[in-house]
Amino acid sequence: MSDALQGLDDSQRAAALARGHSLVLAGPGSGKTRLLSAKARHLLDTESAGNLVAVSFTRDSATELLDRIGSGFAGRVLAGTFHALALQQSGTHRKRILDESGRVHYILRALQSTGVDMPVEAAIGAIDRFKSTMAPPPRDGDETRVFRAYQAEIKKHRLVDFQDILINAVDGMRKGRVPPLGVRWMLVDESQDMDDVQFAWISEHLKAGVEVTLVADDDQSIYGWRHALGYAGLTRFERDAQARRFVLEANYRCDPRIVAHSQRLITHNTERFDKRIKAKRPTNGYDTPVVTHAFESKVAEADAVAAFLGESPGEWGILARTNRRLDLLELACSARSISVVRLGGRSFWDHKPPAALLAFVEDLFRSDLGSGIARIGALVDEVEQDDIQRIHDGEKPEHKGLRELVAVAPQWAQLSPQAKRADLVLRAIAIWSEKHLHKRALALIGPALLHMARLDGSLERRVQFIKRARNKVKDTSAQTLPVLASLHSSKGLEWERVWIMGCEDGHVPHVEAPLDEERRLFYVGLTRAKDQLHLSYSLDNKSVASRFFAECEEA
Ligand SMILES: Nc1ncnc2c1ncn2[C@@H]1O[C@H](COP(=O)(O)OP(=O)(O)OP(=O)(O)O)[C@@H](O)[C@H]1O
Repeated sequence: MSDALQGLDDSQRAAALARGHSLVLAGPGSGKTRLLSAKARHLLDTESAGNLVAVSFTRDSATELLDRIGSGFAGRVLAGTFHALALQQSGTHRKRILDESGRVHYILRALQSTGVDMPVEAAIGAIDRFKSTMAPPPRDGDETRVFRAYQAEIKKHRLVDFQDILINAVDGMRKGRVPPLGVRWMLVDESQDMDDVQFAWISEHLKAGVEVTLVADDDQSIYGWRHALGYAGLTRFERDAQARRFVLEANYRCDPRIVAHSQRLITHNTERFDKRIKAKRPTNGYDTPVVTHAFESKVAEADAVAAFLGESPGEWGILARTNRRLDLLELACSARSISVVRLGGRSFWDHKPPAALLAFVEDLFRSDLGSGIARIGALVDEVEQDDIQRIHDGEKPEHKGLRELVAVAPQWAQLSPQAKRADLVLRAIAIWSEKHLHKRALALIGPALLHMARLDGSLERRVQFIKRARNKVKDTSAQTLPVLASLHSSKGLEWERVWIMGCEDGHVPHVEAPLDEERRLFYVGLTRAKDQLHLSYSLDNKSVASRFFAECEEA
């Protein structure tokens, strides 16, 4: 047996040894990376001719795969994301690729030139949809007009957007203008996430004679909203390529009772490949590997989780459906001086409204009123930019809310240095905010003010305390700190203990999302836990526990 296959179990070995096109269905914790790197090394070891490409969805996983394949195959291994590989293929100069703000700029121009009255988000969504599904836009209609105007505009400036890179490569291969990658083998990771364009790109390589292996877990397909094909794409590949199917059913990560819990849930989905996931590791100490909690309110939930983290340190992943829910936890942890890491590095205080509030309060205790007032003033409902400029210019603004702010802020500034007046100032800011701020801004300013009110000392001390906590949130080098992550961004990660907050029905599953996909998302969350899983929900607004709780109990 080749060295490359050492350490693989029987199913992994069979998949690694297989030749011809194959579809490897691999459950959570089944060792996808181990299989992919072993298969790559085995092919390169046993065949003296031919190059291999490993395709991933993120630059990080491409790099990890390349590292695990290892050196020693000089010039024979290529690894990258679909887009990076297509870029190499078509030779598009990086300078010609539009960044996100450039794209929005040209979409706004297209809206203007066509006179179509449509929110920019809707136009972005329509353009994304036409491009990711490779579906020609309908012959007419507002979306089509905006799409055509946008394409014409960027073409005129000899630009391409991110999606065009891959579309152009597919189009070029179909027309014989762009050569397929010069490889003999293609291994694709996380293939459940491919959209129509990525599928077409793989298909062109199939036609060119490349031997393709897709590794995927249809049960972990959570990007349907980004047009990922999931199960449907995998069945299409299996049929088109006449691929052999392999199933990796061992789970090396989770306590057997967590495996059972998650399996009962996922079998409620019907459009999926049948798999019988088997736990491969022993149970680990905890009497109750799955614990559920109900709390009176979202704030009480965040406080309780923070208290638990304080008393029970260790490797924790705290997950939630939305980042808003994690914001509450970040604040509760900060109030208890518990350091946490926010995955993605974005602290609650980096959002525009809380950042503006901090700047404003800093201005108050420095008695240097100006930019802070303008920043918080910009959050006022129906405010005009000209009015904000008036504040900068030292003139009287026209908006009632801004006039009030400019009038009272100097009085607040006078009180601010006194520690015993700090709560009074915060209360006054809260009353003004409730009266004048935009609803979306208020949703963040409310918890921010509440947090500041719960701290001790002068406003200056409180702001410094918050800033210190915010810096720690970004320090990902400290591995043992609890990690706060959205369910989506937890994919591919694992912790000894996982706590999923906000499991109210309507939030998990989210009312606006397809039920099957929400079930897969929850499944991803459950299967991140090695030893213990905590699930919690709040009872406010007459909420009840997620229907998934019951599904986890019965098959
Ligand atoms: N044959 C094996 N024997 C022992 N341990 C294994 C084997 N294969 C994989 N593992 C271990 O299983 C764990 C899970 O592997 P990995 O993180 O690659 O899972 P995964 O398939 O990517 O899971 P997910 O899709 O849930 O993110 C790792 O710690 C890995 O070392």
